Amino acid sequence: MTAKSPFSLEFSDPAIEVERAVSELRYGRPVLFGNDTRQLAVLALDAVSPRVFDQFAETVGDSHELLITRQRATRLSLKTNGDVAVPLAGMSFDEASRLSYALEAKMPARVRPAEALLSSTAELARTALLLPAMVAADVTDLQDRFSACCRLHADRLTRLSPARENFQKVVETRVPLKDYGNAQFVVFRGGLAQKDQVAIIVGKPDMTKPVPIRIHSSCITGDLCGSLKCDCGDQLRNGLELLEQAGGGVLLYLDQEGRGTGIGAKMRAYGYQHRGLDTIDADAELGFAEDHRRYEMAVAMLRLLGIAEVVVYTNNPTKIAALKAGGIGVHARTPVLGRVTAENENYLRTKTLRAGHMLDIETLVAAE
Ligand SMILES: Nc1nc2c(ncn2[C@@H]2O[C@H](COP(=O)(O)OP(=O)(O)OP(=O)(O)O)[C@@H](O)[C@H]2O)c(=O)[nH]1
Ligand SMILES: [Zn+2]
Repeated sequence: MTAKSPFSLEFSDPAIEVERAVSELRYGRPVLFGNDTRQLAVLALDAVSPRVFDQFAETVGDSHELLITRQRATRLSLKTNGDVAVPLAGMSFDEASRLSYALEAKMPARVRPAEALLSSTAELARTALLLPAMVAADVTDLQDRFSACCRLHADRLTRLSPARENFQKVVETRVPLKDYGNAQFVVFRGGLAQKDQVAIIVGKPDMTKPVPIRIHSSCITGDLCGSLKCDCGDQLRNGLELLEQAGGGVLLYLDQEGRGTGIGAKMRAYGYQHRGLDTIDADAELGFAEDHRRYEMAVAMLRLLGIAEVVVYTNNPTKIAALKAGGIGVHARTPVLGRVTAENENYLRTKTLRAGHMLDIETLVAAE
């Protein structure tokens, strides 16, 4: 008789199972992903080595397919309302990579609509911060060939809300800032496959009134290095200044590089922007929708800070909607502006025209 592991209960949690599968995919290993009737063996093309790609093809007898999201398929001029699957038999790793993210790739003639099970593997890739280009094969009758691989039931993906909302405060420490005086840095841990998140409290916000807050998504290029391609660095500093001028407030600095796609995808998208695509089309070229950010962590952090009513500093209507959906009272919205530069003007226009950001772009351009 095998002794029951004392950890079995604790570790059979949907979020832990998803995090394990995501970690395997990031290391370029296959995962068995299925429901009660079908099993797919899946690999993330963005992380797999050419050698494992070839080994996988051989193991599944060349029955593998490539998932191409609706956004990518549309960029490749296929008229479709959903994701599609392309047979990979005879296709090399390089050819599959070109098909999944190169500019001006040609969509093969043989394409079929992707079923829900296959489509949902894109969510695994996005959680792993990998391109949603998944290699998959139906191995329902070949499962023993993948017995060494991590398994994940697809229904786990529908049971992740508790984990996404579950955060703990880890530490709170004073940090003296050159321009904004003493700030409190509060670190939070939790969520699904996420790094720690930080709240920066400047001044002394009056917690009995709606608290001035900014939700800021990380932008290594803009925040850290002053990139001229976006307005993030300006918005970070102007945001902190506005919060301080308001008598104190909280900036939530969220680990959401590249609108939730990760720095790798964002830099790939920059390459396409240098070739003339706007920020949304460049992301679509990689298979992404226009914005993959989620805001459960922002709501959880505010709650842990004892904040239920806010004045939010943003131009992004999605952030306001997410706060309201999470039960935070939004009393007012204040814009946060950055400088318009030759390099970021198109980016700001695209945010306004295609992503609904509340920016009066013509006035901003005229003011420069
Ligand atoms: N994918 C992608 N992400 C970008 C690009 N430029 C900036 N980003 C990311 O876009 C996000 C900008 O976030 P925020 O500063 O919170 O700004 P916002 O959504 O415009 O909203 P507000 O500033 O609050 O009005 C960050 O995640 C950046 O890393 C780009 O060209 N492509
Ligand atoms: Zn930026």
